Amino acid sequence: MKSQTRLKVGIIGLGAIGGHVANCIEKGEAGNAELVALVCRNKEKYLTINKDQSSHFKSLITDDIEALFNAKPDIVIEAAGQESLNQYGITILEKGIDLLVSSIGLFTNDDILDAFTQTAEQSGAQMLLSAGALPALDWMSASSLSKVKKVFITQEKPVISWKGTHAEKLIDLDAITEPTCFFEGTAREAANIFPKSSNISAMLALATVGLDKTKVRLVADPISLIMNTLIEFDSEVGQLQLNCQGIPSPENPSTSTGVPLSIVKSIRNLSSPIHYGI
Ligand SMILES: NC(=O)C1=CN([C@@H]2O[C@H](COP(=O)(O)OP(=O)(O)OC[C@H]3O[C@@H](n4cnc5c(N)ncnc54)[C@H](O)[C@@H]3O)[C@@H](O)[C@H]2O)C=CC1
Ligand SMILES: O=C([O-])CC(=O)C(=O)O
Repeated sequence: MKSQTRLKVGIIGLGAIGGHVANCIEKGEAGNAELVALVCRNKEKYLTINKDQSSHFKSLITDDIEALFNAKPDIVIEAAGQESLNQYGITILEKGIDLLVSSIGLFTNDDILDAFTQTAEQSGAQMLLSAGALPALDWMSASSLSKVKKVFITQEKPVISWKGTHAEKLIDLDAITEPTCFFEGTAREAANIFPKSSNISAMLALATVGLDKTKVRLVADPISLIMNTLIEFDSEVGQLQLNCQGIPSPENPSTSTGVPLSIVKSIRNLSSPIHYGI
């Protein structure tokens, strides 16, 4: 893609991530990019509920995926969850449109990842897997070109962030009085069981030692309102221990506020003559 060309962007899913990204593009904060279509589940319902937010997007909002294709985007941002990524992803790539993915957890299924990759290879489109809420991915993925001994990620989120997830079946979220670990396993298992919450562990795994060697702990914290991501990474070229304290999104407490900004940064890079930290 030519960086000097104005990037035409479509978005699927207008929740905490997609809605914020759309607003940033609209305000000119995402570089040389313009919105061409915004896909939600039910247009009328969306326009009624989000009257203020959506008034300036009215002409762009649709619940018909064909309208998105007719708008001829250069890139589609998936911000709607694993199910819709599975539903639309291959078609987007077949049409030669680049696909920026939020719901990385879908790719814990090797067959699905292979099918997407082969389609992209055949059409020449690119699959761009968002770092999202995952810090320091550039250094860790580069260091994974050397020998890696350990990749361990702990996601500690406030109790409210785990409501409505499988965590409720494993512990009594309302009864815990201290940070409580309710899951320990591989990145593949975590992303399968907690599809809306383990995208960063799937991303870390895919970019480093793989889904079965990356270890994950999930913790519910009854007191803190912070999204704590702790990473331990040990490789031949160096070690990293970090603790990133993110703020939950006001629109969706299981998503960090930094996720849409990560996508905005990507759009800036893709539409700019200079990439920072590629
Ligand atoms: N990579 C990362 O760091 C992160 C990735 N995610 C992924 O991003 C996804 C979106 O996250 P949020 O914006 O926080 O969720 P959200 O629940 O706030 O918004 C999702 C929106 O997508 C819409 N949607 C669902 N299916 C659709 C379809 N078929 N067509 C059009 N719209 C559809 C929903 O109605 C909702 O408005 C999550 O499901 C998760 O898989 C979430 C958090 C972090
Ligand atoms: O937003 C976050 O903090 C991370 C998250 O939900 C995910 O990995 O899916």
